[in-house]
Amino acid sequence: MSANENRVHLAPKEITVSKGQEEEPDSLVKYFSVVWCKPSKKKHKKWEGDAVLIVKGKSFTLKDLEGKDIGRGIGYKFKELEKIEEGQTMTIGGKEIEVMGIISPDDFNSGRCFQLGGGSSAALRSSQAVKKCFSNPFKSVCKLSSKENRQKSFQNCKPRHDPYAPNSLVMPRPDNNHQWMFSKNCFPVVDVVIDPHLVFHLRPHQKEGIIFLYECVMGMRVNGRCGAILADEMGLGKTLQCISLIWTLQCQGPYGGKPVIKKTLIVSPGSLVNNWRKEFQKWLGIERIKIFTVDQDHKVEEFTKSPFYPVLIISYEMLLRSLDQIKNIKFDLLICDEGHRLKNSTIKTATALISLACEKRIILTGTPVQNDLQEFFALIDFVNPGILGSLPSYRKIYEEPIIKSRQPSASEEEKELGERRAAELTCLTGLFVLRRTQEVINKYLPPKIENVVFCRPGALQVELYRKLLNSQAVRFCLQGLLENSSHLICIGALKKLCNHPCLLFSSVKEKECSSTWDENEERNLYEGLINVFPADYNPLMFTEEESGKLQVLSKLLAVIHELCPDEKVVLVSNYTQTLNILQEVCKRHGYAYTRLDGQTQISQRQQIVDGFNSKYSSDFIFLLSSKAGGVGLNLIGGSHLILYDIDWNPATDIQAMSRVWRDGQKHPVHIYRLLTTGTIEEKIYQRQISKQGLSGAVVDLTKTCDHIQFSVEELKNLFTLHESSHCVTHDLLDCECTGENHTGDSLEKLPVFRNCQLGTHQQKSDSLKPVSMSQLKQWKHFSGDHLNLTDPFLERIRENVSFFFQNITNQTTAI
Ligand SMILES: Nc1ncnc2c1ncn2[C@@H]1O[C@H](COP(=O)(O)OP(=O)(O)OP(=O)(O)O)[C@@H](O)[C@H]1O
Ligand SMILES: [Mg+2]
Repeated sequence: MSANENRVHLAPKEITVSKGQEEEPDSLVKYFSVVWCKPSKKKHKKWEGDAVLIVKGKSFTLKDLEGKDIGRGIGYKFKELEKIEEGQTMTIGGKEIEVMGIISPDDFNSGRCFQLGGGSSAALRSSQAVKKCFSNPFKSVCKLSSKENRQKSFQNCKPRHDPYAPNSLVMPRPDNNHQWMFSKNCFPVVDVVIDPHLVFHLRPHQKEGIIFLYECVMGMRVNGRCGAILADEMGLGKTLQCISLIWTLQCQGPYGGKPVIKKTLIVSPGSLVNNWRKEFQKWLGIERIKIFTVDQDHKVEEFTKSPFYPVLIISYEMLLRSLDQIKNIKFDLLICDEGHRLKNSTIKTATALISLACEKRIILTGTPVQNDLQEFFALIDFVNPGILGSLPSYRKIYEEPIIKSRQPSASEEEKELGERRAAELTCLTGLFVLRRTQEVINKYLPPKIENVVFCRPGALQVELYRKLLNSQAVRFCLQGLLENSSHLICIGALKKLCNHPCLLFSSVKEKECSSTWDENEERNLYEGLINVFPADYNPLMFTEEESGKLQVLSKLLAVIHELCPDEKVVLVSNYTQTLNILQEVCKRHGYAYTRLDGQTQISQRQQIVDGFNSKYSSDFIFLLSSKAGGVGLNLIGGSHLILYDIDWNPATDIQAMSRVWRDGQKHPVHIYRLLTTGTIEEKIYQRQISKQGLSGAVVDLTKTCDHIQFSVEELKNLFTLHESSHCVTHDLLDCECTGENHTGDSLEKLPVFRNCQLGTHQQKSDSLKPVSMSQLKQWKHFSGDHLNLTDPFLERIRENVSFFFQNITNQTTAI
């Protein structure tokens, strides 16, 4: 089975705003692996099992792993079924599901996707079973038992690199206890020294990180435990730290200099498999270490047969398919990149990985891990099985008291108990969890100029917006009269309108032709809307003037192109249809572009990224769907990043922004976040930067708008258009300025707090968090009318902009 075949085959990308093109050919069938449970409002879903979701046109079938139908439905909105992607949760056929991955038609037809004997067996997994595989970490590779062999080795017991050379990076020596436990053959202790070739490039935090990882996997931090979680923020070079560790353990060891590991398994999202290979090459060249990446032409069998490859890199999807072969290989080190996906131990991927008998396990993640106590348990238990006891006892001992102590109604006693338990938990897990924030790397990066740009809506947008707000659907929502999720339809329509009225036009037209139109609540929302559009309106002939943001975008691209002809732009939207419009704008203006979205073949992704990053590339624009595949990408070829739309989840936007401002970036980075003034986009932004948005749960990329509960009061606010304000967000800041180039409050910079379930003692500044309201007040801000900035980019777009916020990081090296 090839990686290519694992993709959903969809129609070629074109502008899909016209009615005809929106329709799904009936013959197209898509398959997804999912987990399901009964619908509940609980934050922590207790998934009841794995299943296969089959989507055909507007209908679906849900099958359990024994192939039995456990749900069916027909007459679904094609749009909803069309955009299903990994990580999405939804309620269909009376079951709540989370999509875990895409299944190829071949895997479905062959029945392979039903294998693995039901992923939910993980729920029954006992930590004890895994514990059994604990053993002397050296047993597999230090088997020298005979006297002669030992003596021979003693003579060669010299460090591989000079530990006394200037700038050498030497790993801590094992203490007596460790020697007693692990050096049964009484080998002499030899210094383990990181290859100077690597040390030359390492940043100070990376050196510390390598020592940390070394101590963890050697069982020097927690007796007999060899797991670690490296949760450094995005872009800190977790890959290089791991490569340094692998290369070191591959060639060296503290006892007699014997290598500690022979084979390493790296599991990563499909889009990053080739990035890993490239990073190995970048830091170690092609000679030192041979890397095997699994793809359609390179199967696991080949790796098994060849003695030359110490490292196997495979995607999570491919791992599931090749699990039987992988299980037969003895791996000494397991690295799970973007490993927060293992936070749910009952899903198939986690079950598969847990079943591997490798005790040196590292999870890499850019997402803070402590925000959710149950997910935290799953990650900790994965790297160091059983260290927190069983799940029920963990719940009783840690989770319940900690959560209770955070309730407003908690008694003093409960508060104290909760805090003590949280401290204990932090102390225990802190030994093998490391997180550093982006601040450690800022000084190596060029300046970052971040702009929040409030764009005036176009006349047609305003008229349509008013009409939508006056619709029966919105009024019913505000009276709490409609179905549970109908507010989401209203929100969706308003967001589309903000991006471009033609998107709304297409939805209305599509609904008119739909057979289920009569029963559809969208009917109430769209009633009379079409009359607001000009009679001969053609969505394919959309104009830039019809959308405030598009007008700003178009001018922004023109000025970047003119003033920085060597620089490139990453243009981000969360919606494929919006990307289609942006792509059309590129075409109209003759800008060379490339595009990566959920439909891009995994095997092509790295090629597209490399092409864009290359200095020889003629691409001016990288069109990126941030939700589908933005995670972990390095897009340092671009130095301007424009977020065309805003997501409820600040983590999605922050993920996207981190793609360009990272190590290797040569130019000052300009970030533009476009918001339509006075509309729902401002409200979403306010939510991101207010307390609600800052709560732990939303830093998780898998959380979507569907997870948010809105009160009627909140909906009222959401469904209000502020036509006379330059910037509602500024109005809310209690700022005394009137928008005339305010340089921000002179207060000392407030610390950014991470709202972490483990309590306040853990809180450090965390740049993964969005700015807060009070921080925003400190940003330079000014209305479009008062602009007297030297910023040539903003100068050019001011005509369509009602307000700006701007913040510059690393100004010392400023432009
Ligand atoms: N010491 C260094 N010197 C120069 N470049 C570096 C260094 N360390 C890492 N890099 C580069 O920085 C970029 C980001 O590194 P990497 O992809 O490992 O980040 P990450 O921590 O995995 O981030 P994410 O969480 O987004 O995946 C890469 O292009 C990498 O080659
Ligand atoms: Mg990474």
